[in-house]
Parts: sequence; structure tokens; C-alpha cells
Amino acid sequence: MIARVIVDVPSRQTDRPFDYEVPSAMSGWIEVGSRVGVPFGGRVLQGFVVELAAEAEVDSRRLKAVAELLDPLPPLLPDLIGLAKWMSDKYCCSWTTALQAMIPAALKGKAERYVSLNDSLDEELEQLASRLPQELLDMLSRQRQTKLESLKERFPQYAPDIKAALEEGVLLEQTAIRDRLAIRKVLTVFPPADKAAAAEALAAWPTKAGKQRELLAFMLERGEPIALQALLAEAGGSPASVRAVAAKGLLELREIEQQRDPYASREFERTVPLPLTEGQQSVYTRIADAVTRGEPQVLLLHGVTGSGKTEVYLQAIQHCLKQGKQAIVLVPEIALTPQMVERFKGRFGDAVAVLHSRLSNGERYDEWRKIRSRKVQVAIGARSAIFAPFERIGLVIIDEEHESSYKQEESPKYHARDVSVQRARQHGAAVVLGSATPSLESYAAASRRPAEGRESSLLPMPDRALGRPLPPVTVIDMRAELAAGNRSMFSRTLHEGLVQRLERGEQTVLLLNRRGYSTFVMCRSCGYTALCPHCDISLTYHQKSRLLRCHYCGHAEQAPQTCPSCESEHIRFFGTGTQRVEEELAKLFPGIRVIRMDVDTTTEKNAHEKLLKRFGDREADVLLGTQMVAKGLDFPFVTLVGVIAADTSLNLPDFRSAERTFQLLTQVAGRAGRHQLPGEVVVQTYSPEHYAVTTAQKHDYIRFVEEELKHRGVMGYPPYCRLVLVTMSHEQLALLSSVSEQFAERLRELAAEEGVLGPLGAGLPRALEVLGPVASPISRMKDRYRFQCVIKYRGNIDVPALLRAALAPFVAGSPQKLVQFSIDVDPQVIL
Ligand SMILES: Nc1ncnc2c1ncn2[C@@H]1O[C@H](COP(=O)(O)OP(=O)(O)OP(=O)(O)O)[C@@H](O)[C@H]1O
Ligand SMILES: [Zn+2]
Ligand SMILES: [Zn+2]
Repeated sequence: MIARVIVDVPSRQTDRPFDYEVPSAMSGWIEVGSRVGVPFGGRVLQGFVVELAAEAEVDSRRLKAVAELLDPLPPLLPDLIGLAKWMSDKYCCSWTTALQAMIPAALKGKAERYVSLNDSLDEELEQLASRLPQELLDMLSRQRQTKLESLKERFPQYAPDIKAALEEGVLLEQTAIRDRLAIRKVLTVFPPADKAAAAEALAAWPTKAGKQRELLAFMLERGEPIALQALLAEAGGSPASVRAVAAKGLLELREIEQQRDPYASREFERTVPLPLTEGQQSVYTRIADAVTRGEPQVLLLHGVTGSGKTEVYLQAIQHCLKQGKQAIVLVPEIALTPQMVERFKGRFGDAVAVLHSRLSNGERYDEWRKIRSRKVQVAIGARSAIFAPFERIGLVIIDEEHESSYKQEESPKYHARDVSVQRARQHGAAVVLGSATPSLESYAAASRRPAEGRESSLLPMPDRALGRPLPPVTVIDMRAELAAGNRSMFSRTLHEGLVQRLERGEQTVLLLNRRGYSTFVMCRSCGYTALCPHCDISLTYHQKSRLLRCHYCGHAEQAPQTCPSCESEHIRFFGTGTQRVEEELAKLFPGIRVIRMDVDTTTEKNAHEKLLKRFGDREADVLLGTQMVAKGLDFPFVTLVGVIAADTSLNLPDFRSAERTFQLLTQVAGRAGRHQLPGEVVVQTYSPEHYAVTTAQKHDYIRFVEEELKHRGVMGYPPYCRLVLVTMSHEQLALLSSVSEQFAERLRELAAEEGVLGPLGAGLPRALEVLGPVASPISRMKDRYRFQCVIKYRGNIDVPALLRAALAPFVAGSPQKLVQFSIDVDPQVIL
């Protein structure tokens, strides 16, 4: 039997399956999706089996055999292998890069070198072996295989002997793949099987073995297994005393596998399904029908903030589980709050696995194994949870589907929404995209259907579940505030609002829209700003460590005391805006209790969770933060939401800036007055007439979409066309410039051959334009210059195929001269 294996070398030349022979001992074990170690270019590398075949495509004499099988159960399923292929085609990444995105970090094994004594030593070799230093020989003969690294570390003085032994063939070298992380095993003590006999033995115990006696008595009383460590902590004694009792057959000592459950210590109150409101009911019925029918379908749930989307998700999942199928729930990373987890754990208990980036690798691996071993039926997590290895998926839910964090910014640059749709196609599953502010792409796609004579896939929920109206929004023109002599960062209205909440003991959420703000260093005398020496971007100031850091390459340096350029002392560090707001609040409202949530206060593990819990327990009057406070929070005592600067995201050079601003304002406004107490919202801005602000003020999504679509149409942006961003980089500017010109030219030629090259504005059904090359907005990163081309196209064009063809001449070049190409299909940001 032949296994076709994708080897973990992420280069374009090796991006195809290689044939290996399957040794007969492995043949019953190897499947499509198995992880194997295979010889490749003189090493053993990790790879995945993507196909099994009877005959090799290469000369059988040149065929090598699979060296090792890494897991008894294949970590990937055939549908995921197929999905990875689809991703590599669509996103122009290598197949292996896509496969790597699907497995937990713990399984990204690394090759290790081992040595062992050659056991077929003939006389001559024996002779040579006997000359090895005795302690080295001892160690080698004790173990069948010894890690080369540990041998080197332990006996640095014998390096020449080891080398010689390897050359002479006295020592043999092997490579094997070792996982970064193993299943955790815990030494556990079990109570005696025969209690009566143990009790008898206890009574007859000689008094001098007091500690062993106590241990046995403790275990008899306890009656259930306990980890050795815990036993020693509770009952005292040493491992030796436990072993002594076990040796008498009165206790049992065994290693058992332990799952690291990050939620083990938490109790989740069980909830029951709520009677649905009318609006929820009709939406639920549509989703449940789709799940029952088992046809792939994409539904867009457009429900205003507080409309009770989560309850609909919960009941739809319940329906899905009843059908014997599994469900995946995607939420944006920062919305994966304890509140969210609680709602799912509360309804489905241990049937839920949670996957997010704040878990340790070990915890994530264990959650993942619960899915793979069919212990859970629901997976909730950030974007990569779409790869949860379920076998029969009935429903995929993407909450806050408009969030940009569903797009992965490093390779594979996939969008979880598109991957979900593809995976749902494989399984006959329904996809529910939920949002109060759907992305323009999703909204346009859903509204196109009725025009094409198909059933609408738009599911609206225009009312809040608890009957509260959406809160009134007051827009404050900050220019007028200044004209009226108010120089504070709080308008009079917001100030007044805060005073009232403090008096009434209600809570306020304050959002500082920080996108586009940066925390940089500037000299007020000469205008000097601190730039990264390797990247064309300013360094960011970190107040805690007093360091200046580059967010792209990690470069760090001490913050200067005086200006490096003019030696002036007037050098200023513009710290995170939230810190300044916090200081101002303390000044204006003495004694005010503020919880600040931003990148600086949420670096620690679970910090996010702890801060929100304190706010939920009403230990603070104000929750102040960046984007993090805008989403998903549902606190009954929040009656005021203030947006300190609505504009900062409007002025970014990004065609989605109006959409992002509208979404952010609508989402954060939605935090107010969700329960019994009515809420209100104050939005401070320098552009009160911008349609993103005025439509958000009226909670008018449809109006915003109409307005925004006009702009997109005029400018030629999605959803009227699609984009691909190609970024090229190299250390030498001249070379980069000429290669990128050649590439763009080649691409235009190929598009012309296909008959699709032409301006989008001409009204052709299929058209493609290549813009550039031009210098990227960040024109140098990690000492490499960067150029970019933007491809705009409309209609059914296989752009990935065009790109691959255009790239071909540049991939095979000599390595030193290689220009690095990075392709971003449907980019979220054009930087
Ligand atoms: N059928 C129902 N009966 C009673 N209460 C409900 C019902 N459905 C939802 N709720 C409550 O309404 C509140 C808002 O619901 P939820 O948080 O799910 O809104 P949402 O649509 O997700 O809003 P957002 O987009 O703002 O996060 C919650 O406190 C929830 O418990
Ligand atoms: Zn200066
Ligand atoms: Zn840098």
C-alpha cells in the first residue's frame, strides 16, 4: 500500500503529496488524516496522509517507507484533508500550511535526533565500542535510544568520541518526531479493592510503621482515588511510605490520564430553554428546519442588540444535538467572555468544549481531544474552532459575523466565514451568521437571493427580547463644546450623565475608540518621533516597562530621557488614551471606581474575565476601555454608554472605515438599557454629520447600508467587486522594484489572454484590474522593503489560478534573490 503524504515544508516547490510505502505492520493503522514521520531530504519530517493508493506514481525502487506513525487515531478526518486542499486553492497558500492551521499546537511535532549502540556489532566494531569511555558506554547500553542533545549536554568532554563512534558505525543515528506536549498523566493512589481485608490488616498493624498506617486509614475512610501529590499534602507521609503500603497489596498506585479542564473548578448553573418571543420563534423555526433537512444553507440572522440571539442559538443547537449531529459556535476572540461561555456551559454542561487563545497549549489540546474522542458535541471558540474534528456537523453558528477577527492575518489567510460555508457544504450543515450589524458582504449576498427567485436567507429580529426600546442616542459636536469654553474631554452632557449614574448607583460603559490612535513618542521642540530601525513605523510606548516597542518585528529599546535628535527635555510619551481618560475621571469625580480594560490591563491570563466579573458584581461605577467593551456584554445596571471620540476610526485610509465606525457605535450603544432600567447613549464626535454617525444615532442599519453601498459602487470596492492584495518584499529596493513590475506585467498579460483584463467601471460582467505596484503603506518591515499590487475583479474569474501562473517564474529563482510574495485574498486591511 502507498500513502500519499503532504510533508511539513511550507515552500511552493514541495507543495504536493509525496509517495511512501506503508510497512505492513502499519497498514491496519494508517488512514487518510494520519500523522506520520517520513524520510525527506535526509531528515525525518512530520506529514499528513492525504490519500491511500495501491500503486506508486514513482519508480518503486526509489520509494521510501513511512518511518513512523505518530498517533493511533488520526488527528485529522478526511473532510478536513479535503478542506485544507480547498483552502490552499482559494487562499493561494500551501496545503501543509492549511493542514497545520487545523491541529492544536501540541501536535506540531518536532524532529529529534537519537543515537543507539549498533547491536549487530561485529568483532571489529566491538573492539571499537570497547574503547568508548565507560560511563558513556554504560548510559548507552542502559537505554535503547538516547537523545543526542542530552548526550551532548551530559558529556561535553566526549564529543570527539561520540563523533568518531558515529562515523565508524558503532553508534547509529535515528530521527523521530516528538510532540511538543504529551497527554498529562498523574500518579494516582487507589483505595484497597478488598476493604475488609485492608481493615483487618490495619488493626493488626505494628505501631512502629505509624505513617503507613495513617495513610491506609486515610484511604479507607476516603474510599475513592486521589492524586499522589494531593494525598501527601492532605495526609502527610512520603512517596516511599505510599509505595510500601502498595507493595503489601493494600493500596494501588497507577498512572492515569488527566484532562486539563480550564473550567473544572467552576460550577455552571444549569439553565433551561426560555419560552421564545414571537420574533425569536419564527427565526428559530427557519434554522431548525434547515438543520433537519440537512442541506447546506447559509442564513443571516440580523437581530438588533439585545434581541436575544444567544437564546436562539442555544435552542437551535439543542435541536441539532437531538438529530444526533454536532454544532460549532464561533465567537470573536475578545467576545469569548466568561459570560458567553457560561451561557453555553449552563445549557449543555459537559457536552461543550471551549477553544480560545488564552488557554495554555496543554489545555487547548485536551479540549480538542474531547472533540476528537466524541466526548463533547458542541465546540465554542474563536476562528480556528471551525476546524473542530467533528464527524457529523449539523449547525455552524458565527456570532458577530461582521467582526474582522474572523480573518486570519497570517498564512493561511483564511476567513472563518468562508471556510464555514465550505465545511457546511461537506456536511450538509446549516450556517447561521448572526449580527446586529452584518457585514456589507453578507448582507448583499443575502438580499440578492429573492431577486434570483430563491427563498430569502435573511432572518430579521428587529425587537429586543425583553421589550425595552433601543436606547436614545445623543450626538455631541465637540467643536461646539470647545466654542462654549469646555476644554475637558467630556462634553457637558456626558459629564451630567455620569453624575446622575453615580447618584443613582447605576453603571456606565465608556468607549475610547482607539483605532488610529497610537501610543507614540514625540518631541515637542523639534517634532522628532521614535521610529523602528527595521520597519517604517513608529515605536509604541509601553508605560509599565518604560520600553519602546515595534509591533511588527518586536524590536525594543529604552525610552529616552531627552530627545535623541535635539536633546530637548520636552519629549512626550503619548500613553494609551484610556490611561488619560482614567486620570481625568479621577480628577473630575473623586472616589469614582473605574475598571480600565485595554491591552495593558488584560495581558495576564484571565484578566479579562476577572475585570468583567468585578464589573458584573457592581464593584465599579465605570467600565472604561477600547473596542473590548463594545461587544456582547449584557449587564442589567448599565444605563449609560459614552463614546469619547467617535471619529478616530472614520479617518483611516481604509475603505471599510465608515462600516467599522457604524458597527462599533451601534454595538456599544447596544450595551445600554438591556434589562429593566432604561438606557441612554452619548456619542462625542467632530463629524456629527457623517452618515455613519447619523444612522447609528437612529439605529438605522438599512439606511447606513444604502448610503455605504453608494460609496462602494462609486469607488469600486466590495461588495461590488473582490480584492486580492499581493505584497512583495526584499532587502534590496531596486531588485524589488523591478521584480514587482515584471510580476504585475505578467499578471496583466495572463488576464488579457483570458479576455478579462479591463476596467471594472465599463460594466463588463467579468473584469479584472491590476493596480500598482506601489510602495505599501508600511513601506519597510523587518529590514525588507515592501511593494504591493491590488487586484480588483468582478465575475467568475479563477484569480488564484492566474496568480499561481503569474508567480511561477519568480518562485524558481535563486534563493538569495528571491522576492517574498504574500497573497491576501479578500483582505480586511490594505497595509
Ligand atoms: N425568550 C426570552 N425570554 C426572556 N429573556 C430573554 C429571552 N431571550 C433573550 N432574553 C434575554 O435578553 C437579553 C439579551 O439577549 P442576548 O444577550 O442574547 O442578546 P443579543 O441578541 O446577543 O444581543 P447583542 O448583539 O447585543 O449581544 C439577555 O439578558 C437574555 O437573557
Ligand atoms: Zn527634539
Ligand atoms: Zn520593527
